[in-house]
Amino acid sequence: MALLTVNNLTKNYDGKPAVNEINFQFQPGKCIALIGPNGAGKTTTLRMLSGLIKPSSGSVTFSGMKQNDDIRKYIGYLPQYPVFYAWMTGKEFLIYVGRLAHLSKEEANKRTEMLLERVGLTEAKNRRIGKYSGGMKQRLGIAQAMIHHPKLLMLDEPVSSLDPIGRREVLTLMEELKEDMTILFSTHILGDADEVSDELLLLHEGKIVESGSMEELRHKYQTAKIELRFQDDLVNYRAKIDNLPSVVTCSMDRNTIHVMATDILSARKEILAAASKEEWPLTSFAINRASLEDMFMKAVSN
Ligand SMILES: Nc1ncnc2c1ncn2[C@@H]1O[C@H](COP(=O)(O)OP(=O)(O)OP(=O)(O)O)[C@@H](O)[C@H]1O
Repeated sequence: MALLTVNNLTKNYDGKPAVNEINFQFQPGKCIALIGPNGAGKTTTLRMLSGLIKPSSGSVTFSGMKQNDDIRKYIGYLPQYPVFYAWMTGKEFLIYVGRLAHLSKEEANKRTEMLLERVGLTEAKNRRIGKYSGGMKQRLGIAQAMIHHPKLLMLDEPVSSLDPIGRREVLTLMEELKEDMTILFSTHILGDADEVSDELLLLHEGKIVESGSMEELRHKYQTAKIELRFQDDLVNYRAKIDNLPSVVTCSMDRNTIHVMATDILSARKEILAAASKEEWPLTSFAINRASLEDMFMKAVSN
């Protein structure tokens, strides 16, 4: 049975939908990544699920949830920009949060020690939070979200503001936690989703444009792509390639143009014909397997 079921969930701001009739459900024990570019509606979705904002329409149901139950009982939430009292120690902060969650003094103490251990902060527990690194603060934030034994842990962009060391700390912790927790986290970094999640929900302009297990999606989008390198003037060649009939998407990074096509062989023919006719200064031409990023580009361009 699904742990969480979301039905036609919508949030309008000033008459415009930030999240537009989304539907999904997931099973307990999974780690799900909510992926989307900036402004796709990830934070709005998580805030509705956690009960922080009211949907304009639609519903969120937890398995075992009774009528008029407060959904916050079931969910632990780490916001994108968590706020801590810098003058408190990590331990004091967790006890404080535990008391706010109605734990007895004894329970709050016990749970705090357990969670400090779980997120690897036992040694730093008596240090002021103001002295913690970014990664330590996020780990404390995750402990805070778990204080009341939630069934689902929701993390909004848990690693996007961290340096590489902090990112590694938090991703490793998520890998460990997903062994015994259901986790839903948002990110716009596909590599992070690829690394820790079992399932993806791809959000674009407030709608879910793709979803499924990593395996299913890899299979579905398993396709080849063409990568081209030029001496210079990439923008000009990108525009030309984009106009070829078989080309579906054409993206560009510093020195490479990535081409996805309905039929890779036709695209190869068209590109090479144009390159030969117009004597393009190509330095490399390769056909490779598409990455998760290419899948994303293809899904949002449909
Ligand atoms: N309180 C608000 N009032 C008006 N518009 C809002 C409000 N909150 C969000 N929006 C708009 O809703 C859309 C979705 O925003 P949201 O923050 O959910 O996206 P996001 O995917 O989390 O983006 P980011 O990665 O930048 O955090 C955006 O266009 C945003 O400007």
